[in-house]
Amino acid sequence: MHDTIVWSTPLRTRFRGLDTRDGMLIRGDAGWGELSPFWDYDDAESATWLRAAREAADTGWPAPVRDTVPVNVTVPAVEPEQARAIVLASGGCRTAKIKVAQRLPGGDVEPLSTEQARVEAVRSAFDELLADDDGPGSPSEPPADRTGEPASATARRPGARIRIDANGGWSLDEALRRLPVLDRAAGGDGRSGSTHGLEYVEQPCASVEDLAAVRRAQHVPVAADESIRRAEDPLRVVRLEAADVVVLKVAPLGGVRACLDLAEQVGLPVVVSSALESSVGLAAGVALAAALPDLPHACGLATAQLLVHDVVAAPLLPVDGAIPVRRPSPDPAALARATAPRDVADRWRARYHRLAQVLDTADAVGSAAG
Ligand SMILES: O=C(O)CCC(=O)C1=CC=C[C@@H](O)[C@@H]1C(=O)O
Ligand SMILES: [Mg+2]
Repeated sequence: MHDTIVWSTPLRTRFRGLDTRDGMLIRGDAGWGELSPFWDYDDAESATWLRAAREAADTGWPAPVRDTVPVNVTVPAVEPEQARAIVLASGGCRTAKIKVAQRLPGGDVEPLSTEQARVEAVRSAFDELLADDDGPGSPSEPPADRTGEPASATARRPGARIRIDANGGWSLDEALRRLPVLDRAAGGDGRSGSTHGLEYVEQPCASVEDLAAVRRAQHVPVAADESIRRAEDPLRVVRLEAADVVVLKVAPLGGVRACLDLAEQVGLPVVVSSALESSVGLAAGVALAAALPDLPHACGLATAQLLVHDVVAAPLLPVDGAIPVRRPSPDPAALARATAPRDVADRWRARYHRLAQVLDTADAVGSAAG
């Protein structure tokens, strides 16, 4: 039986339809792990998150091969002024990931003009930041496109990068109509400035077939996220040649070692991204990014910036656009600010016991099958 602590915090900006985030920390012989599947995930899907938390608590992680991890600033679906402010206050990030394809209250996807204004605001923030700056925190290597060459001429120059994430929210037609406009808004087609078109689009459409079609029909590289972490068969993305980049998240994929294995099987460039955890959970993502043999792109691990409270004294935040590789422990004063209301704590304890049962049963069946 592990020691456990439940935490809860408001978010600075609404993200993924959430205004608060909560989760459970579990302690074992190797340190603290985090269990924080979103509440809309059922027990079968959430049990994998417990596997990752147990790896952290009971085993620890493979040794790092680097001591900092370049990261993107995450820009939620906010108004342009706020998008700009988030980039300016990002701790030196020179890559931004912007959420697009948000659902409006009526259920429609936000208009292209709204997405375009958000991208332009981020680009103008980078223009301002990079006016006399040669881009600390840029990934050390330019991203490769599908020919193995840098993705665009701009990737060879120091500068800023803009990627967008649609969370599968566009139809194929919408993706093909919107991408050229958003690529231009990000400085595509050789317009002057600090950014030069989209670095990639993450999960433009829901299905793997549509990702492959987007990739065939236009030049912006495609990254697969949900098609990896929520798929029965993540390798379909590779078989269908549906992505240029894969996004790996430690918790939904069952741990750092599981992700390292998957990265090897996939054989595509990897971006490690968070699941909006506290800094205890983020440390697992940082450990994965630190252990990957190649890390050609900035990672999506700067999301402690989205939390009002964290559970550690010094959250895993970027400095000069990179997060130092370390593993912070929960801190009593920080935990006092991130205390969960009693009903939330009770729900997490009940969920933890259910997930432990699901996982133990699955492991027993697995070992009986040999
Ligand atoms: O990649 C990032 O910049 C931050 C992490 C991030 O975007 C996400 C975290 C948690 C849930 C996801 O909906 C979302 C994503 O889709 O990548
Ligand atoms: Mg994503």
